[in-house]
Amino acid sequence: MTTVIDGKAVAADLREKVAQAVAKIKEEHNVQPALAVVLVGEDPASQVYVRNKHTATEKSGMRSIEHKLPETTREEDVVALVRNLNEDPEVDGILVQLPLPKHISSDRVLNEIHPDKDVDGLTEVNAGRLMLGKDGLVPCTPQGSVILAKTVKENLSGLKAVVVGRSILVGKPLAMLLLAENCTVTMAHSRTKDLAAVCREADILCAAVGIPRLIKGDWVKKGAIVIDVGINRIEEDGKKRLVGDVDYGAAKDAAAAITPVPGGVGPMTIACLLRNTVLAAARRRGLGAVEV
Ligand SMILES: NC(=O)C1=CN([C@@H]2O[C@H](COP(=O)(O)OP(=O)(O)OC[C@H]3O[C@@H](n4cnc5c(N)ncnc54)[C@H](OP(=O)(O)O)[C@@H]3O)[C@@H](O)[C@H]2O)C=CC1
Ligand SMILES: Nc1nc(=O)c2c([nH]1)NC[C@@H]1CN(c3ccc(C(=O)N[C@@H](CCC(=O)O)C(=O)O)cc3)C=[N+]21
Repeated sequence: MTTVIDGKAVAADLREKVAQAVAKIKEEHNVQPALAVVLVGEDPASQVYVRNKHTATEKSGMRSIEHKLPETTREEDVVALVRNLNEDPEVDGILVQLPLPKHISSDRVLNEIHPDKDVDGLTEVNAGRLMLGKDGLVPCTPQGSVILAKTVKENLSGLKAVVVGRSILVGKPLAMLLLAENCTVTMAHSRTKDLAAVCREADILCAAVGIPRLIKGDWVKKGAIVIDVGINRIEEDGKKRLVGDVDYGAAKDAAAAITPVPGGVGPMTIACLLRNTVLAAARRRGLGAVEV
């Protein structure tokens, strides 16, 4: 029987742990951690994510601060906002929702975020720390993906992991985290030759591409753990649907365990964001170690 990994349930557990840590910080230090989210433009999907993050942040007992700026905002003004948030002692975490409008350099804006408040883990400092195996803030989606894989098999050491996709947001940091778990990691991307054959080698197959059902059922090795990061909105039989990068119906038969879309990695991204925010608050404010 294939295990369908319940990302919603694992995320709910993690959010509960975060809420407990937040309550403890409030009681012992009279501090309420705060997350600031910056959204530029009106992309409908981004608006949904930002709303979900806002609700989840408040439910965990933290303060959520939203900055919604019009599509036409100048790069300088986004940078100025980030600098203000860096200086604000009440703000523990800063997330700039991607993608930014084309006229704004996300590289420039992201690197303005103070590394200690970079709850997305996307600044050069935190990416470097991850590469070097040092403590830092780790990108949320990759963190959530590894947590889900470990619900199936606690020790991933020695397993062959294939990560399809090499973005800064997901693929690259996910590969680094799996390496830190002592997996033998292959990074596949758009130039990879014979992707099917590469995938068939994987004990852990992670897809972070953005192409609906790119990964076919017969690319999945029998008994593999499949982590589907993809979130694709498609229209099928006249209905709007959310599907992953994996052909779920076919892959499910071969896999030992698989994450569904929705209800897999997506909810973990938000739970890990909350986790990073409480960790950032504790570190930055010198509140001692928190268990989450
Ligand atoms: N569940 C969640 O919480 C999250 C989900 N996502 C979803 O994950 C997916 C990936 O996101 P993101 O990493 O930001 O996407 P990007 O577009 O930044 O990166 C896509 C990657 O896929 C690779 N790729 C493109 N086409 C192919 C192909 N035919 N074969 C193999 N590799 C290919 C690209 O290769 P190359 O580098 O060569 O161009 C690139 O590395 C999207 O569906 C996104 O919506 C994203 C963030 C969070
Ligand atoms: N700076 C930045 N950091 C991000 O982490 C980031 C970003 N920008 N831009 C966009 C992507 C995408 N992303 C998701 C978050 C939650 C769900 C999620 O909760 N998904 C639900 C379903 C949601 C729905 O129904 O649309 C699920 O999969 O079950 C999905 C995707 C974070 N991203």
